Amino acid sequence: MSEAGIPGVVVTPLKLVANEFGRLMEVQRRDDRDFPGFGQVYVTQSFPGIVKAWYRHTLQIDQLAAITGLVKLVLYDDRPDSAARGRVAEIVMGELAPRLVRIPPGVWHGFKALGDSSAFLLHLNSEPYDFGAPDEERRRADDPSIPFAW
Ligand SMILES: Cc1cn([C@H]2C[C@H](O)[C@@H](COP(=O)(O)OP(=O)(O)O[C@H]3O[C@H](C)C(=O)[C@H](O)[C@H]3O)O2)c(=O)[nH]c1=O
Repeated sequence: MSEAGIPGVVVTPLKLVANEFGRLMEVQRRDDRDFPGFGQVYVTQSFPGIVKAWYRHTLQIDQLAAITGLVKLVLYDDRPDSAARGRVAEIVMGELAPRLVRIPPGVWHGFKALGDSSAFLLHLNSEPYDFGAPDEERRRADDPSIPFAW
């Protein structure tokens, strides 16, 4: 199980160092315990109030950290073999709550930028994006098969 109550989901608080010059936030090292491997890194921006949902991957492990703003990340586990099948977990993260969230394959996920400003997310994916056959299944944000209302 995990902090989110969904097997394979790991929520890691991130260390923030602030000094008179600015700040530094540690995110990940290859010698971290359970380092899932590296595929690619990219940054996305979510405008305030925008919902990006739902996504699911077959092979890819996602790791997300909101580096500016604040987002609500929602996870839905409908993996047939999961002890938490049917569980929905909500995680608030961002500047005010620095954390890295690891999402295993098979878990639906989506997020919404909270407050009045954009949120910038850092994505650390275990696999590089395959333009010909993206490992990305999508459902609409209001898909009735997922028991969560944004
Ligand atoms: C990953 C990637 C995407 N793209 C293109 C493909 C699309 O035309 C456009 C947006 O991609 P996507 O719809 O995947 O982006 P988001 O809707 O922000 O979703 C992202 O964040 C959620 C949480 C996920 O789980 C997705 O896998 C992840 O890609 O950028 C590229 O050109 N290069 C790339 O490396």
